[in-house]
Amino acid sequence: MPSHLNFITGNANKLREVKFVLDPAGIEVRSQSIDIEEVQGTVEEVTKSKCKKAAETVNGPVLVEDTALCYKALGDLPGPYIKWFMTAVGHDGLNNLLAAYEDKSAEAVCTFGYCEGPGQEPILFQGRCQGKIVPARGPADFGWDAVFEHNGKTFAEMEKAEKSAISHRGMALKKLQEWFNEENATLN
Ligand SMILES: O=c1nc[nH]c2c1ncn2[C@H]1C[C@H](O)[C@@H](COP(=O)(O)OP(=O)(O)OP(=O)(O)O)O1
Ligand SMILES: [Mg+2]
Repeated sequence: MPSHLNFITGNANKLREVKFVLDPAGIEVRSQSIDIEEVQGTVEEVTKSKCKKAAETVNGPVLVEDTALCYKALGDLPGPYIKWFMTAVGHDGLNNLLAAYEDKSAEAVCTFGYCEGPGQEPILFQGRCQGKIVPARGPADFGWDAVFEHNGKTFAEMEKAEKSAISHRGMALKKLQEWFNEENATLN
């Protein structure tokens, strides 16, 4: 039964979005910026492995999150490898990857993993958001936000609250919040 969450992430933008939703809900988010090694596999496998390694590293309960960007035309790739694609080819490259295809649709997938400690099995909370890949619009300060369009706006063109209400991360955080509140309700 967690009284707070220790979110292990090397990404300050993720942390900001998570705190934006959970702070007002009364869920305390502490954080340690540690880059955990990431394996290859499905989004679920990547998150589980990251979660187990984080729990071993801090020797206690941890929350981790892994984000994937899945292009329909590419059989769901880059998927969990989006970070390396983003770094290597940038916003233009993320568009050019789809030049040979009509279908520009993509799905953003956010998977949180919570683990009580070393040797414990992680619990997963997943959220998905449908969109399409477009030439960059809006501030370029968070990953691929500027090239992912949902309902006519890129994530980068949205206010924090607007993105949270419909995003992959927002959806996953709703599930996490429900679980956290249920877990803690059983304490009383
Ligand atoms: O809402 C988002 N809007 C735009 N871009 C995003 C978003 N969420 C993650 N991203 C980027 C960051 C990284 O380039 C990749 C996910 O990789 P991912 O391993 O999950 O993130 P990370 O390594 O930066 O942080 P962490 O230490 O939590 O693993 O997509
Ligand atoms: Mg990472």
